[in-house]
Amino acid sequence: MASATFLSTLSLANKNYLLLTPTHACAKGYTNNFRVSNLPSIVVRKEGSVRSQGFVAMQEKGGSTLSDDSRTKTPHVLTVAGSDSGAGAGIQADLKACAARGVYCSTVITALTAQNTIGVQGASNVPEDFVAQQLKSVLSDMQVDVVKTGMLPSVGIVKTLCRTLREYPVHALVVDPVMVSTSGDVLAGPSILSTFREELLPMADIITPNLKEASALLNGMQLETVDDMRSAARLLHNMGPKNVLVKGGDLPDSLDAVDILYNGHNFYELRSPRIRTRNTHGTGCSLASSIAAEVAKGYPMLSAVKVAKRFVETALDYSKEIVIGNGPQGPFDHLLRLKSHSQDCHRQQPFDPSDLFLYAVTDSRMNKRWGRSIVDAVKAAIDGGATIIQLREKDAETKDFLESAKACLRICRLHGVPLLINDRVDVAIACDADGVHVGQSDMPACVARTLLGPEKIIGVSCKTPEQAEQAWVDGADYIGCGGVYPTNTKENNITVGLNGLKTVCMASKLPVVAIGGIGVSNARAVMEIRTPNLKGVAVVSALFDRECVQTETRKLHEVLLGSNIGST
Ligand SMILES: Cc1ncc(COP(=O)(O)OP(=O)(O)O)c(N)n1
Ligand SMILES: Cc1ncsc1CCOP(=O)(O)O
Ligand SMILES: [Mg+2]
Repeated sequence: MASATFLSTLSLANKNYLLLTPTHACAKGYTNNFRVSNLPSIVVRKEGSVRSQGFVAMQEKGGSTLSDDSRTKTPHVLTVAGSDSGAGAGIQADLKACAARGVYCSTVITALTAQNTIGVQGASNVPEDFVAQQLKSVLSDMQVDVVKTGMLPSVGIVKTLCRTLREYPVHALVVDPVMVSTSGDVLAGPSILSTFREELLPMADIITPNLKEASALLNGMQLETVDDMRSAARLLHNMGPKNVLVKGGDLPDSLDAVDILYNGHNFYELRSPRIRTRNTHGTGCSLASSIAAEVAKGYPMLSAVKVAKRFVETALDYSKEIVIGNGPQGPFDHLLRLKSHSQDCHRQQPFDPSDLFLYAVTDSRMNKRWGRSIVDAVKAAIDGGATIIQLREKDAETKDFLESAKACLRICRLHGVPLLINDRVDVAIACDADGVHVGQSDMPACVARTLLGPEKIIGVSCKTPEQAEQAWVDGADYIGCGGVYPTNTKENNITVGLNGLKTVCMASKLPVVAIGGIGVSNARAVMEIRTPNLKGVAVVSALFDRECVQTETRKLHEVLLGSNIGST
């Protein structure tokens, strides 16, 4: 990484920039780490283009205006690689890895491959001049931080890439010297090796060969031990890249996955338990892309490699059992979302406001008092007709709460009843509950939404029209309004009464459930305020501070059906 000498500051649109000369910034013809000061930096190149990271200021060739863009810079990786029709490796893996790591990824496609989990059935190179055109389109416009290379199938394409990178320097270059696919098919022939050695490797910030690729680059050197990998890393480093990561995934007789990182000064042995899975297709591409993503975010190389390796391992471990394709090497799941859930444990439906009809909210103290577990309480409420369950376990230890939540979730899924967690977004995530309920002093709903994603149900407690409006803005699905009547269940809770409930309902764009002091004696009166978005009642003590939860729930269900409101 380049160390820059402070030259002077330049004021552009009231912002100070640190000026770097080409000599500081363009070691070997392309720029290195711009993060040398808290000031956003500008690198002035001889040709006249001006680039920065953190802020962007571009001077078009031949033009003279500097346009200051003060928006936060989005980390950006450009992958230059081949397409894999099976989407396990290549461009498709790079896109998924970058998405998972939270950076933008643009793509220059060098070849199309007809490929699946069995092998590569065909390949067709993209013409060199069209690779050049794609490179120019992206690099001239899109403020790429890091270029990552994969399948570079011809000498001409390698040379085109090197030439273009000299013309459009980027912050860092990650080279995955792809030569052979996981299925053993050749993706870049031996004729390319000398161009790799002479042109591409000297430009690289890191190269990430596996044992076969390292051996090919070193004229067939035998690599069988960790010591061999160290020797290979040193020899490859002599070819010019700043860092060499020799991946030992194929090392015989090793229980661990061992990689060696060498930066010219130190060796780092990165060890992790080997993950036994058939779903390893695309690990090399994904690792290199993840390294590129972390470097694009500004992390130093050692941290980038460690984080990337851990990410790939986590995804491989998660994907151990997924089944895609019939061949020996399946793809893995970068976004950790594809694991098949059996029918009965995956919620099928999106949120339906009529689920708020009879909303049962548990209470650990009450259940303890009556000598039943949370799971028994939930089961009884569902048997009595509860249409949604909230676990409100204020006194539970986190570990116990999580275990109970998992058990309750199994029951709820069996009956198609959504299960929400009160307050604890972490517990909801950990057990994959259907959503959360948060109050005004809990985690803001917009933050919960970011953590939980678009499908989960989020409810927010509101006592005023302003809070109801905010809940809608924050992406909540419903609001809970109360206490409608005085209650002993929640201390110091202001009672809003039926009038307060009506005011909030009329202002709310979201469906509403009423809560607080509601039971069989007054549920009908609540529903009779007759605002169309009042969908039901949420109840704690009238269900759970009773001897028989099922009976009480059934009685309330009948009252609500009798009121004939809210159930549609
Ligand atoms: C459906 C429903 N409405 C309101 C509340 C109250 O939530 P909050 O204000 O966060 O208070 P606690 O329940 O956390 O004490 C609720 N739980 N459910
Ligand atoms: C959690 C909560 N939020 C407002 S009132 C209340 C308590 C409701 O309990 P109960 O149904 O026993 O009155
Ligand atoms: Mg709360």
